[in-house]
Amino acid sequence: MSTASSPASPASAAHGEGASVPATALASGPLNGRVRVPGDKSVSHRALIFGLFAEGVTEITGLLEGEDVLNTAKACAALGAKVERLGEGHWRVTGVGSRGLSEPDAVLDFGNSGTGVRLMMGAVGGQPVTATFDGDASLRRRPMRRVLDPLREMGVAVVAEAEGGRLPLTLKGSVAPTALTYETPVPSAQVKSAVLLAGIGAPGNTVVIEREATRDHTERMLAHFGAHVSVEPHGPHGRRVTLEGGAKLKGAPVAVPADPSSAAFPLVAALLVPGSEVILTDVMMNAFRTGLIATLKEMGADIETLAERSEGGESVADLRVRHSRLKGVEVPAHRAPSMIDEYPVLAVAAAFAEGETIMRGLAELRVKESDRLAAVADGLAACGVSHRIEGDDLIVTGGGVRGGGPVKTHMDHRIAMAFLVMGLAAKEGVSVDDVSFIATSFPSFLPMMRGLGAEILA
Ligand SMILES: O=C(O)C1=C[C@@H](OP(=O)(O)O)[C@@H](O)[C@H](O)C1
Ligand SMILES: C=C(OP(=O)(O)O)C(=O)O
Repeated sequence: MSTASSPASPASAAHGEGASVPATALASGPLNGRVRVPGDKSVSHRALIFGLFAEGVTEITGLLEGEDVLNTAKACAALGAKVERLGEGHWRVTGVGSRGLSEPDAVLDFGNSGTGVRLMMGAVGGQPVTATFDGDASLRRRPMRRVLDPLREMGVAVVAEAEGGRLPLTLKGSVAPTALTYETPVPSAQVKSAVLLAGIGAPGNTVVIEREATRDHTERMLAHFGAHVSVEPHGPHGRRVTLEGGAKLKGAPVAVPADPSSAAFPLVAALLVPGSEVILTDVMMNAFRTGLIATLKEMGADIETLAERSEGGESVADLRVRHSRLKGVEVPAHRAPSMIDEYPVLAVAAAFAEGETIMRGLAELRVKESDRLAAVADGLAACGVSHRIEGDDLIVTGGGVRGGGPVKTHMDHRIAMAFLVMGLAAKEGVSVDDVSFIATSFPSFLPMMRGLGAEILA
């Protein structure tokens, strides 16, 4: 990979797994300012991977330069793309075309990133190459069978795998992948995307059926790069996606909007800290990503949508957020895919709300960078917040939050950021044991929060 400045090393190596960086967020005065959080992580991974597969040049602006995405960039380079960093967030990928992947000569290390590794397993699975995939201790614990099962049906050979279908594992891609109709057993955009990416090289139609619709960035990007893809509703909350095989992708420009999952942290902080008013610019408002905003508005949040517009094929808006008194609500299970990464920070908002907030259907939180259901519950307990888990539901009883900690973050960026946000509004502040993993998705989190007025000691 040729870069104007050198990218970070893989997350697993960078962290040395044990080099923890503790931090404390103190009860804060009002947060004020106008900020743009970094580019969307889902769109950034996909822009690079589609750039790899496309013929010609894909120019990307606003790319998230977090460790997760940098690891995907390295993998694209190892698979034959020319990947250049032209400036901050400005990258150029010269692709290899649909059948031109090179066999990598080293292990592809995806660090902490489920999206990077699962999407790339699909991409490689549809190509006649063999590659070994690995990641850090957190990623090695996460389930990969959800992707391996459909890929095997498409003709991909799993040459080696760790116990339980986990990383490290080696895949031998299929010379002629079988077109598959697959109903995903779990609501997962990563599984859907892996199957669709493998289906690019298949001769017939690849169909993915979801009972609960998940983020649609892969479908949108397939169309943007010239593939034929159609989407129909399926049942009350689902969708059926059909990709015509044999697509020849053509390089295309991608402008990455600000990540709503990162915006969630300053947004909730502004709601919780008295006197705050913050404007978040260019936030992606894709309907499959806005469950948190809908939920917070039901809780009474003052979130004003300014200047909603379409940019690079996505709806984006500036959001004006003011301190608000929140009340507890019930969040239905079918909303979970549209806010799956936002539950840790929603649980923090719920801790300050009047009454109970009931979050239903959170089984998928157990298989993220950490078991987020357990990590959130333990963090709430460490900060004196009353809560309970009933099956897959989390119920938080709000009130004055004592804070304290130290909260264990378990190699999970979202747990670290959520509890630092809690500390800004809690009586005693909140300490977390490790903020180093925040660099996977939101490397500018600490300076950006400090710029808004937050006091976070690290
Ligand atoms: O496709 C994606 O970009 C993502 C899908 C989600 O994971 P699942 O597919 O496992 O739900 C989400 O948690 C992750 O941060 C990004
Ligand atoms: C779950 C997440 O990411 P990934 O699955 O890509 O590791 C996340 O960013 O919250």
